Amino acid sequence: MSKEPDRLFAQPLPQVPDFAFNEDVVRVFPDMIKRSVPGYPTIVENLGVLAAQFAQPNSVLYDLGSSLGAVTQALRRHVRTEGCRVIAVDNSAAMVERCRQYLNGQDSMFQELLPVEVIEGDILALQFQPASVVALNFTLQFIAPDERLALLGRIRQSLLPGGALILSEKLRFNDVEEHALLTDLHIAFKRANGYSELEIAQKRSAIENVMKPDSLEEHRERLLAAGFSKVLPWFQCLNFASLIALP
Ligand SMILES: Nc1ncnc2c1ncn2[C@@H]1O[C@H](C[S@+](CC[C@H]([NH3+])C(=O)[O-])CC(=O)[O-])[C@@H](O)[C@H]1O
Ligand SMILES: O=C(O)C(=O)Cc1ccccc1
Repeated sequence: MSKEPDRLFAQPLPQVPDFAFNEDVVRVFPDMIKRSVPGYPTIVENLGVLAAQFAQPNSVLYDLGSSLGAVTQALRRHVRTEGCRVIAVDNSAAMVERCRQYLNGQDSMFQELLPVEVIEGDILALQFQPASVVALNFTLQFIAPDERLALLGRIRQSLLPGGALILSEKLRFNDVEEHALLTDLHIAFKRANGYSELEIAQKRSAIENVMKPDSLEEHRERLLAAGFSKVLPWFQCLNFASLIALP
């Protein structure tokens, strides 16, 4: 994957446009997500380990909002269950193009990787096949809030017994002081990763209209309302968490 450093917000912008997963973002995305999301490498690697425990023979593993395919590749490396295949879906043409290049490269370097199909499309319009693992790794937060319950309901309906949804998200906190403290700690994380105050401020303004995090309580209640039977947080680093939801 590209090693280009993220300097997208380093210069003062007269007006900060809404954040979009366009070609500029795609070019710096691996660097951006690693320096912006505390725990991201740990979550991605362990998603493969978790998926291997839930994968059922002859089923689909979905990576929804797959970006450059980091989660897809973790699934393909860790899951050894008979007849499994991965379907990666993203609605950014620029992401999908780079994702296909990356996964083809991995195919030529490693044997025994699960087969994969990369679809350019909206996960809200997807016809789900019977699935044992569904990964929503930092994707639900970009879906319009009033669409989230229905999407989770469709995912729940597609999940086979023994399968799981793995949902990673940035968290909001209902307690005002808790929210302020964790936001400050996240800013300290970004600063420690080399982002300037200007970069942090401009990125914040770019994402505020397009990315709407929920609280852990909201996630839990909505997952139960969508028909999931159990919700288990398995990872949290500052204001970023990952949950396992069981059918
Ligand atoms: N409706 C939609 N349909 C399909 N894709 C969508 C939609 N809305 C947004 N996306 C896509 O969801 C991805 C979210 S990034 C996921 C990181 C990845 N999972 C990773 O583990 O590296 C999260 C982040 O950048 O914080 C982008 O590629 C969007 O194009
Ligand atoms: O950068 C942030 O503040 C985030 O919340 C995470 C993020 C990471 C990559 C793209 C958009 C948001």
